[in-house]
Amino acid sequence: MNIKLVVVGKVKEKYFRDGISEYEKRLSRFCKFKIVQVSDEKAPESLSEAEMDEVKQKEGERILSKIGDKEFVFALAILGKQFSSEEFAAKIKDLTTYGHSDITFVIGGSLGLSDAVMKRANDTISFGRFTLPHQLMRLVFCEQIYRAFMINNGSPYHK
Ligand SMILES: C[S@@+](CC[C@H](N)C(=O)[O-])C[C@H]1O[C@@H](n2cnc3c(N)ncnc32)[C@H](O)[C@@H]1O
Repeated sequence: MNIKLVVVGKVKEKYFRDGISEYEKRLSRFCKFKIVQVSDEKAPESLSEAEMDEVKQKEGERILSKIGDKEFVFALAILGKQFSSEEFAAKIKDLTTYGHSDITFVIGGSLGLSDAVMKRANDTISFGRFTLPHQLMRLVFCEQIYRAFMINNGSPYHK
């Protein structure tokens, strides 16, 4: 199975990068896992609504250029669907059972995801109504993907 995480911008802090690398390593025994990074747009505090939409739209075009037609896409969004870890693991299992071997997750930049990306998404995932910084979200979500594989593998890790 191919799991792809499409993300916006670099991870600046080394401690996040180290954590992400650790989960990339752990995931390699379960799937082909890759993180595809697209560049972010400058987004100063003072942007108007229209300028913010433009930033999201540009980043969105870059994100969409990394997604193939056959990929099953989840958008990570605050107002998305909430899953328990077990429900998420079951969802991954179901998708593979029904022939989806390319699963892609998208994490937005500092202003979030464009409407076009949300429209392309086949499903959404929310970690609740808290706003998490996108760099931290990357690490937290890598751990949840790993947890899902461990659950599907019958491992006691998730307790
Ligand atoms: C800093 S947040 C963007 C905040 C932006 N105001 C919004 O509403 O999307 C950056 C990205 O992290 C992800 N993210 C942050 N918090 C999240 C949460 N609670 N659940 C799901 N995804 C989240 C989303 O992909 C979001 O686009």
